[in-house]
Amino acid sequence: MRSYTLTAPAKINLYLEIIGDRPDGYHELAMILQSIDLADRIELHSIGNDSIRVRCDRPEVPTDERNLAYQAAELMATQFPEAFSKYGGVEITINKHIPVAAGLAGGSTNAAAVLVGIDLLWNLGLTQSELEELGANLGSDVPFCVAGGTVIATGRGEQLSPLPNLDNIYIVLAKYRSLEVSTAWAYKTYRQQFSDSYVRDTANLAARAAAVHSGGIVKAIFEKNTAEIAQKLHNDLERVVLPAYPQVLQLREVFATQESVLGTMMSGSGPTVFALIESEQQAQAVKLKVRETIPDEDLELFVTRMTTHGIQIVSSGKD
Ligand SMILES: C[C@@](CO)(OP(=O)(O)O)[C@H](O)COP(=O)(O)OP(=O)(O)OC[C@H]1O[C@@H](n2ccc(N)nc2=O)[C@H](O)[C@@H]1O
Ligand SMILES: Nc1ncnc2c1ncn2[C@@H]1O[C@H](COP(=O)(O)OP(=O)(O)O)[C@@H](O)[C@H]1O
Repeated sequence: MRSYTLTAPAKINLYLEIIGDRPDGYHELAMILQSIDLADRIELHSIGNDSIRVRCDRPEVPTDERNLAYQAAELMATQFPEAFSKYGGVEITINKHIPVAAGLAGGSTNAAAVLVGIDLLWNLGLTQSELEELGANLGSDVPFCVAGGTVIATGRGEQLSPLPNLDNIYIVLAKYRSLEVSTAWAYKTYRQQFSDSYVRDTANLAARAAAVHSGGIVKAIFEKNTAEIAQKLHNDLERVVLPAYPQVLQLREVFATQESVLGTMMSGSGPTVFALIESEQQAQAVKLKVRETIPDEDLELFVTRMTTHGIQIVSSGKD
């Protein structure tokens, strides 16, 4: 039986603008997504029957069909029934390092790893864009998780254009373990409160998304100007999440008062807050300082950095 081990990195949102409503009920977005060096480890084993099994070292993560990794395997089995019956089922073991329900795309990146891994396990030879297209059926952030790096994402998040890779910027992540924000709630509340400012006609939607391509943060990314990137961070969902979750607002404020923090923002629908910092040493010092200021054991802090890659294969085997 064959096996693959892969790493599945988390993401942060350097930019998230909600442009309008879509006929499919989702929101039209303009985002800049960035892979970070905090990753789950996914093992895939062919098993000699037709079942899909998921195991995870975090009890709060469901291992049945609610798991995005399970859904990814099921999608591959439906799309490629001949390969499924030839190679048999898969057992997926997830080693979680990415905080769950954090705005860091933990589930989406696990699903992306399963797509990439099953493509290898079943010798399908799919291209990256075919894998991204499959991923879009599972969640808006899955195509990006297949691609990785630094990317502009438009549409509902699935239309990707690559940007020059960033990798030497350090990040401190802060998240309260017990705090979860529902992505659906965040978008729904935004719609209720701010839909007056939505762009209504399709031509303008596209024009607005195109404007982001030439906007300030993209220019700063092309110039690799870290201080300017940090100044131009933006996330519309903060407008609904910060007032509803004072702890998230407090993290933003504590980061903002640290001298070496170049910029701070909530990632995605939260509740993780990140800070961009020039060096690892400064990032470790910021982590210590935040811990001192908020000595709450419920608060998780990580030092990580931007990374240029998406899903990576660590090893393969035959048993
Ligand atoms: C907010 C973001 C920012 O990167 O990330 P997370 O905070 O989840 O990591 C994404 O837009 C989330 O992507 P993802 O988590 O894959 O979302 P999906 O499963 O597709 O959708 C979850 C729910 O969010 C809402 N949704 C999502 C994407 C979008 N463009 N418009 C929406 O309105 C819908 O209500 C949908 O039911
Ligand atoms: N493989 C997975 N890893 C983590 N969470 C998962 C997974 N599959 C499904 N979920 C569920 O998805 C929800 C969102 O988790 P996650 O993907 O980590 O967050 P986010 O979308 O905010 O980045 C959680 O409530 C969790 O139960």
